[in-house]
Amino acid sequence: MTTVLGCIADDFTGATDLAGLLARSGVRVSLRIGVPTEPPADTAPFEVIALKCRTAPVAEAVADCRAALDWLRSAGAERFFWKYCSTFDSTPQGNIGPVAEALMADLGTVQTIYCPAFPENGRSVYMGNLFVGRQPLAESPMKDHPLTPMRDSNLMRLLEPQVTKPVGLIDRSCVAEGAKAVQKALAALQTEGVAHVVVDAVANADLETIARACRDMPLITGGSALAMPLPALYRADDVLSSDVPSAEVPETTDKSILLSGSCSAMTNRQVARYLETGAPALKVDPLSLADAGPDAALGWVAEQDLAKAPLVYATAEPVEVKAAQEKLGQARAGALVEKALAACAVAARDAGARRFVVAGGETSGAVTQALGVDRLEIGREIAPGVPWTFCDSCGHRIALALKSGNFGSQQFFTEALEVL
Ligand SMILES: Nc1ncnc2c1ncn2[C@@H]1O[C@H](COP(=O)(O)OP(=O)(O)O)[C@@H](O)[C@H]1O
Ligand SMILES: O=C(O)[C@@H](O)C(=O)COP(=O)(O)O
Repeated sequence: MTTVLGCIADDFTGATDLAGLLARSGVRVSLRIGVPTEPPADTAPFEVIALKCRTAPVAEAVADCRAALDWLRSAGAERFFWKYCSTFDSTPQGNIGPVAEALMADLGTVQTIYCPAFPENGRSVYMGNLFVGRQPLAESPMKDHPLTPMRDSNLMRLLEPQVTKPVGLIDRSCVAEGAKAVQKALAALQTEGVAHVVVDAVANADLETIARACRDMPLITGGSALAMPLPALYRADDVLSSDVPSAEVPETTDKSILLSGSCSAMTNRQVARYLETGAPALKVDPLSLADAGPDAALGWVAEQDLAKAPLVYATAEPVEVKAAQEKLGQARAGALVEKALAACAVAARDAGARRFVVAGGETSGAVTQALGVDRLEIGREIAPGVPWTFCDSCGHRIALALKSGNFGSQQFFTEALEVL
């Protein structure tokens, strides 16, 4: 089937988030891990390519995204969605802006929009400023993110150093006037040469208006929630047939492993709550991993009764993360943890685990790659933006839940196991 919307996500939890919200419409969504090496086959109307390029060097991120764009174009897509984090995770170098500019150049388009709002998860954009719940982004726990600490809340200021062309804003008062007003404002900004337009949204109704106004743009950029209205709009436009069935959910055994490499405030609470249930758990930390490697953790996993859903976690409070980073450097501390948790995932799979719950975007990328997964089907949502997914790993059918650091309720780990 021809692909209607080709999506590129900058991390793996972001990709499952986007795929899960698109799948709410009942339409089939296919998620590929990395750019497929084979030409498109068995394509879905919504194709999502998950990359691990949020914190990659700019040139590498741009090259990966351009390759993803080429593949999606060869699948027949003419509209594209660049998905980044609802907390706009990036550095002054990128990669949100440089990738958007590269995709715009390849598509021959002169304007795109930026809207990371995800109201169901408390992310809203007002006057170009991003809020996490009631806090401005830079005052939220995102200020202490281990890899992309967000120290400004203003999306225009965050984007400007990342791009070469002018940045503008369509604010909430315009969005409240409806899709035609948004289209008019975009056209006016375009005559002024504004290529990058941040758009305010504080509620799903705003996202619906923006999606309606922008549904035929060659490139839309944003958080997952902005894509949610698109399937219904494409159906109404007759671009998408109305009876595309979603994937069937396979059975898996209850042998499980939980792996947490996210250090977000929410994941810290979720780990604490899971520990209170008395489930078996092991904490790993980058300093011990640097000294002794992952053997102790692998030995622990080998001894576990996987029916009890053991948890291996590196999740720590900001002060502990900072101490490890000061000794090892930010990248090495992160890589040691990611590698160890990925090795635990493989060991657990080889010991019979068929359900994997992973917390953290980078962590999910490392685990999924180590499991040798190349394609995910999307199943039931556990929490907004976190669906169960199903795939093959080394000849076994497995279920994977990839949780964004910030998503899910405090009982997320228990809920995930109950939902399946
Ligand atoms: N105790 C720790 N000290 C330093 N870095 C850590 C620690 N625990 C995890 N990390 C690293 O922090 C990063 C967290 O990023 P990620 O997995 O994307 O989580 P999130 O979804 O919360 O952003 C990963 O690279 C992980 O390996
Ligand atoms: O948009 C979001 O918030 C998520 O989909 C996302 O990108 C998750 O990233 P991490 O918080 O790094 O898991």
